[in-house]
Amino acid sequence: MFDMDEVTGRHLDWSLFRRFVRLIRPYRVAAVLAMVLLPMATAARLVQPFLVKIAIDNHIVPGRLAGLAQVAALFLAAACVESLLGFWQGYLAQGVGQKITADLRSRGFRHLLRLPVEYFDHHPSGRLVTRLTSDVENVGELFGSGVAAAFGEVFSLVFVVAAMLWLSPTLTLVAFALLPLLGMVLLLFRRRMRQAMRQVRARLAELNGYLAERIAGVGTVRLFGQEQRTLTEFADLQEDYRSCSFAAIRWDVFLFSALETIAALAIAGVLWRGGLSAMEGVATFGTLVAFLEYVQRFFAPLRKLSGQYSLLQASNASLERIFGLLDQQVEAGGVKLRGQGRGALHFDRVCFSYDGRDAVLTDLELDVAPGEMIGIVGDTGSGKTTLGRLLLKFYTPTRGQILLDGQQLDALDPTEVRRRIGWVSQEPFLFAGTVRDNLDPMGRLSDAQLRELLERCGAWAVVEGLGGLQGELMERGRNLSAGERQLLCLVRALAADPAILLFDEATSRLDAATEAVVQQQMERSRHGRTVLVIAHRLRSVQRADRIVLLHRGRIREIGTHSELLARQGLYARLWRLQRLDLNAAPVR
Ligand SMILES: Nc1ncnc2c1ncn2[C@@H]1O[C@H](COP(=O)(O)OP(=O)(O)OP(=O)(O)O)[C@@H](O)[C@H]1O
Repeated sequence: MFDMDEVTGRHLDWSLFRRFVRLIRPYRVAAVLAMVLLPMATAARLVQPFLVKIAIDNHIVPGRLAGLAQVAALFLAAACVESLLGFWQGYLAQGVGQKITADLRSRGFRHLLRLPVEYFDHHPSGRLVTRLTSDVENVGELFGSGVAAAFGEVFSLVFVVAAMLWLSPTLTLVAFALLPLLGMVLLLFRRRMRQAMRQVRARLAELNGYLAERIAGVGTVRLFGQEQRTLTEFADLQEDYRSCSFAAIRWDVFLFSALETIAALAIAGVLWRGGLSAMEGVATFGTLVAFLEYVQRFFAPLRKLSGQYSLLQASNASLERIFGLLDQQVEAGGVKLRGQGRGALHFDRVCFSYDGRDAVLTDLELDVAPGEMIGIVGDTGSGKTTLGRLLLKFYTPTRGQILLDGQQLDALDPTEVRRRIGWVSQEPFLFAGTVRDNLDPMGRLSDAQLRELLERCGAWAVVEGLGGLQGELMERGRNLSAGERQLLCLVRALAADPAILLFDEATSRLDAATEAVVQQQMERSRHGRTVLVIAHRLRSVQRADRIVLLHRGRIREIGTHSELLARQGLYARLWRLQRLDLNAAPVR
């Protein structure tokens, strides 16, 4: 189900890497400068052993003090240049890394907002948050601490090998005798680390997904006394994550120790062979000291490169996941709606299934005239909400088509369609922020108009309690009751003044008095627009022009309230049941 988070086991992907390089393009000047400074800083570092050799061979061993101070000063200057260039290089490289992180996060979020609603059915929010946080950060680090640093280390290796060969080809052969072993170790490490890093990313996403869901549902966890079970499940996920991370660390430590051992063996070999050469007078003492220093500096970049390889693997897994997200097809655009739109709807043999197997709506045929009020009723799971979602273009019919004001919904721009439809969903959702921003996000109404609308809907008292239109709502409108939230969502839909109003159980959480006020307002706002009211309480749709009764995804009955009662069918039975006529037969 969560395909994107699974471990693909693919090799280091150069096509991903090429796409990563394209992210650097806007900052190429700083990036190139960082790359140029790196070899310069490395050269300043690697010239130091050579200066030590000159000091020993030309001054200390022959006892010639003249010029020694200059060599020491040169050494100091090289060290200072190294620090200074290192600072600027790090500053630029990390800066570019941070900018890439910010860009990628914005791009990812922008893309996420344009994905079809269906995508979110299969991708829990916690996992998506992981992609936009730690995955993005990994990728940002890839330049700052990965690519640029690796470039420096490779340069350093080339410089060191050249210096070693120049100083003594024989000692270089001795130092490199264990290179095949080193190659085998690196190969083994590379293979294991790749797998380990992918596992780490996938397990972290799983852990975050679980955390986000349980935090959102903490009340339910407590209600059913599921704290212990939740903790146990969390501990299992945590253990998976820990053991995968530990496996990665184990391979890191293994590589470090293996490199240390090989380096020690190489140094011992050089000491032995170089010591003999020095005694035989074949090599100078200074050459031996400088050579030993270079051998150490040969292994240091290898150690760092292996660390960068781990980072590269982590970033590769992250790149795979982020580009996977960016490659998701965004919601298709479409043509503009012609004319002002009067809210005419035609459902032409519409069929729909969420999973491609179980039909949720079948052969739905319905004509809605502009200005008509249609009640949609039916048992739980009969497809009422789904009908609304199709209208809002959150999903596309699997067969048949919907026409809005004579135009095929399929071909229309989803943003335009949604602008024409005011929707109050079953789960009223408000954002943290001011009441005003929530109720009129597009800034259509003046404060006075908004207040008037609130008063007409009986919602001004709620807003007044929050401190007026500038009052603050907490996350998801948590500082309001469910009914108050619903009331504000109703006002939000009306404030947009759409051609079609779609109320999905929009008054289910209101008390009788408030519902009566809202019903009145709905009646008033009917004029000049089409209204679809999805409801369980038949009383709420009693006054509709027509009522559609859905049963298992099909239209079972259609007509006015009195027509349907007269028909003595399912609607009539439901009506009697809701009037608490206990003699009514159960609905089947
Ligand atoms: N996102 C989804 N993914 C898969 N199946 C879904 C999804 N949403 C709804 N369904 C299924 O589609 C069917 C119809 O759901 P829908 O929400 O349209 O029913 P409803 O008539 O609005 O029910 P209720 O009166 O409970 O709100 C249900 O069987 C449900 O399991």
